[in-house]
Amino acid sequence: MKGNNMKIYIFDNSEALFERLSSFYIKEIKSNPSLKLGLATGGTPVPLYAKLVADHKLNGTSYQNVKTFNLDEYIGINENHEQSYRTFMNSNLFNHIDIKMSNTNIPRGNTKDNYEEIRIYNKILEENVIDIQLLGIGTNGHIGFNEPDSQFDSKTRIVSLSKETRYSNERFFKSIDEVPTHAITMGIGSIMNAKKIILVATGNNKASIIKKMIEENITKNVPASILQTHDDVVIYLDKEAASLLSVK
Ligand SMILES: N[C@@H]1[C@@H](O)[C@H](O)[C@@H](COP(=O)(O)O)O[C@@H]1O
Repeated sequence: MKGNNMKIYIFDNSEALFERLSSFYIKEIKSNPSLKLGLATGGTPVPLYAKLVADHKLNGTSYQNVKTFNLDEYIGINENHEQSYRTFMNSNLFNHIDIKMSNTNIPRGNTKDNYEEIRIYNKILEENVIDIQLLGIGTNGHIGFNEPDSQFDSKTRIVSLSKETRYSNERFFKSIDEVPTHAITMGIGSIMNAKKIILVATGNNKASIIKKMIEENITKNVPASILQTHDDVVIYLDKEAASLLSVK
């Protein structure tokens, strides 16, 4: 089996998965109050953020000195658009905890000069080593918005979104025509710089790409397959997402 470096946790259901994952995050934040967190959007991490918010309200776990770095943002929509990743992060997490907004970093997709924004985000990532990078995975194996064929040493850049990605994200918009065609994304090289990487996948529709990522060859066709070479990767799966793996 490939993926020898990967630790793989399989849970009976997503509730158990997010209970364990949120406990892990809460423990890490308490033991290092200046933690640098790489964060992700998409449907998958929503229950994690909800549990972190609930814990903050109940137990006061503090994010005063935590810094966050998001993977990506759509190009061409305003920060306050209801489907921007800035809006997503504010409404799912940042608005409900005591983090300083100035400590939250998300590339901006609506500046006048995208190349300047790329330069700024790459500089931020050069100056900050991410302690724990959270990832979801696209059904085509993308991480962040690094679509198939992305270079494994890529940095922040503007990418075109594949048809598959745009159709998969159509559920968040009124129609396919409203789904942006481009995004700004942290590159795979920067993702791989994180000290620890946690990838989460839930549901049957992720089963086939999870098998490819873990058990098949490393290939640019499956960007997430490069995670096989990182020395601290933990994969959290529910039973459905793990259902095609040969080792249970
Ligand atoms: N750019 C994001 C990714 O960071 C995310 O991991 C992926 C899966 O999304 P979901 O969790 O909704 O399946 O697609 C989005 O397009």
